Amino acid sequence: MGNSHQSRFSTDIHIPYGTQQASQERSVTMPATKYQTGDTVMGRWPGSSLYYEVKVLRFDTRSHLYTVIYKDGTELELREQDIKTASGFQTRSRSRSRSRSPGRRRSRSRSPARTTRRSSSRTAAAVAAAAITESAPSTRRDIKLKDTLEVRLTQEDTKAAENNSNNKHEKKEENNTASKVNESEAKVEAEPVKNRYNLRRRKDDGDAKPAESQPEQPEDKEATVAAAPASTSLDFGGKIGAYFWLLFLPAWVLFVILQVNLEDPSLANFPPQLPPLEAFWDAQALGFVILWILFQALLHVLPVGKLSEGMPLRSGERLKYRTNGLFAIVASAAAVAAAVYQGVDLTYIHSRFLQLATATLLISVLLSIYLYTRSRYAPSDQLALGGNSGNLVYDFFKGRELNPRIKSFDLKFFCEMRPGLIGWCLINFAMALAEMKNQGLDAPSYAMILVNLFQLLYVVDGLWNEEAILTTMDLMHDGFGFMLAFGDLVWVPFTYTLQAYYLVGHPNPLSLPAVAAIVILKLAGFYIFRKSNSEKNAFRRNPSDPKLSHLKTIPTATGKSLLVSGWWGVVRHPNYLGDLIMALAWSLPCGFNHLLPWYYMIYFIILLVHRDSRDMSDCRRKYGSAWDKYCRTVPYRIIPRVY
Ligand SMILES: NC(=O)C1=CN([C@@H]2O[C@H](COP(=O)(O)OP(=O)(O)OC[C@H]3O[C@@H](n4cnc5c(N)ncnc54)[C@H](OP(=O)(O)O)[C@@H]3O)[C@@H](O)[C@H]2O)C=CC1
Ligand SMILES: CC(C)CCC[C@@H](C)[C@H]1CC=C2C3=C(CC[C@@]21C)[C@@]1(C)CC[C@H](O)C(C)(C)[C@@H]1CC3
Repeated sequence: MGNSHQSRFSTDIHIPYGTQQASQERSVTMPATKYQTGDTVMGRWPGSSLYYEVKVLRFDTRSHLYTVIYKDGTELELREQDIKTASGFQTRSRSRSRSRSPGRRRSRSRSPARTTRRSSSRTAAAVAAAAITESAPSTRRDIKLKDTLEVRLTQEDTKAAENNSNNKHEKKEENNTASKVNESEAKVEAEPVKNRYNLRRRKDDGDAKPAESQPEQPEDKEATVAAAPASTSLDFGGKIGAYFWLLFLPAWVLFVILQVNLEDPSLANFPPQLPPLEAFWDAQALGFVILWILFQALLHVLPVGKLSEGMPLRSGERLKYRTNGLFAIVASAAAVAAAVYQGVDLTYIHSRFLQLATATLLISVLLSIYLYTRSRYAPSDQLALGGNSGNLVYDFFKGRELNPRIKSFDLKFFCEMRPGLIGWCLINFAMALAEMKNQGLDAPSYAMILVNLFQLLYVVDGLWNEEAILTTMDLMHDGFGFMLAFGDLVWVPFTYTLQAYYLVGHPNPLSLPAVAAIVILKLAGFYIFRKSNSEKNAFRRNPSDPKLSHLKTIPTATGKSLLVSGWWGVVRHPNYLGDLIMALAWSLPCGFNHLLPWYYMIYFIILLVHRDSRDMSDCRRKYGSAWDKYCRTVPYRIIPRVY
């Protein structure tokens, strides 16, 4: 048992050889410290108030962290205050029921600080190590570990739990249905402590999934770039893939823009005739792009709207984000309306599309260079797990720093949610004007109206629910490098607008029944997309949300749980399903004469299938057997009974 848990756990935790060595070198001799190598003490389990028996392996004089080993073999780095001598503890209960009966899992105490944990599929340490309780003076309060053990919290713990999770446990108690076993998040929330833990992979570990040898959690804050965790499992085709994507993606954008301009943009006309090089460049276009980005940045920093908290980082810290996206798009619409009123001809965007795209590409490359350069100086605990392979090209592409910020200005959040996303709507609107101008219409065609409204709804919804982006893969896990900088600034506004661009030169009259059918499809997709995203976001933000109390969950080793009913019990990515249905509704108005307006649909299937598999590996690494269990319970990824 210990072994299987050990490997499950270790998948999350990897330390490159060099770093291990450095760490060992730094700690050969044990200075005058409170605990000595070989001491058996009680170590707090990350994100919880539970203490387990651990052995001290070494002390790092630089980080002042003790490396300890739990009984199941998990190694962690703990601060001195998270270690206690065994004498202050007493075992309250070591018996663990093997029964999976929900009734037996139910905890009985009514204490607000009480929490529960499922006895099976528990963390490596939770299972293998004996859970011990600390006997302490009167201020301590009982906490019950689901029919297994009972732990007493220190005064400090109790305060944290009260401050942070208030009545959550109580609520949970009331809602504790047969399937409800998701208490552990509350414990995580109960501990907003900075920089406390540093998970490490066991050196001799066999990996549950050797093909995906895993990135490690970062070293201490003072660690230099050289000591940063190395990414060994590379996606996007690895290093060679990175070269390919760096060249292919910009070329593809320019290619489709050239194609959509053709009267017959069919694959038969490949390759398109290349215009002279100077046709790509227009300094004025660059000026407009810079103005647009600065304008969006200004709107973003205005003290309007909510300050939302991101998900806890590995350090425990939660960053703040100004989520005023809705304000930004309304203000942008007002500014554009004022400009049009002043006589600005927005069809310029259509006629200078190629030049605008080239200028934005240049900006995204410069931004990526800046991001890569600054990431070299970033503390290693601020690097993403995955963009730190040591290969310049790969890391430049994938992005190294997780949340690059200039003061409180978060570059990744800003780029993902503002200039490109709002620019997408501006471009679509300009295309509607261009269509009217080119085709001599008094009003845009039905097809153009549908494409405009559908995509506007998508963007406005994204901005309305801006906080939800903080629980997506990009914000939580991906580094900010060329892929996202280019994706956000160039790819989104210049390829997601192709349907509208296509309709400017390729009219596709629609009957009213066709319009109605497409609208219904779009609304169905939107409903699935919104409901599922909101469900996950609400759950991640407050696992004890009474509105979610009917949902079944699976606890995981990290303290987070996984939803296994509701939308997330239908397929593993219900939000992708809704998004794909919407994508279909965006392409249908353009008809079937050419493949080009279907480009988004095709690209999106590839993107989401790849994202799903990336996410699967990440989640498997994070959640181990709990994830496997989720996959068994919810066997389909995106389309029920199909995929
Ligand atoms: N239009 C476009 O170009 C694109 C749109 N999108 C859309 O953006 C949205 C966000 O997508 P994306 O970030 O890829 O992925 P998700 O929003 O689906 O986020 C995936 C994360 O959700 C958590 N999770 C997974 N399963 C569960 C579960 N059962 N219970 C609770 N949490 C779970 C995991 O994170 P953890 O457990 O760490 O919290 C996982 O890493 C989607 O709607 C997608 O369609 C995405 C890409 C491109
Ligand atoms: C260049 C590469 C081939 C691909 C780059 C991918 C990016 C373009 C996308 C990755 C995730 C995205 C999301 C949105 C836009 C596209 C990118 C940046 C999103 C902001 C669109 C609006 C939605 O409502 C959303 C859910 C907020 C989306 C989040 C993910």
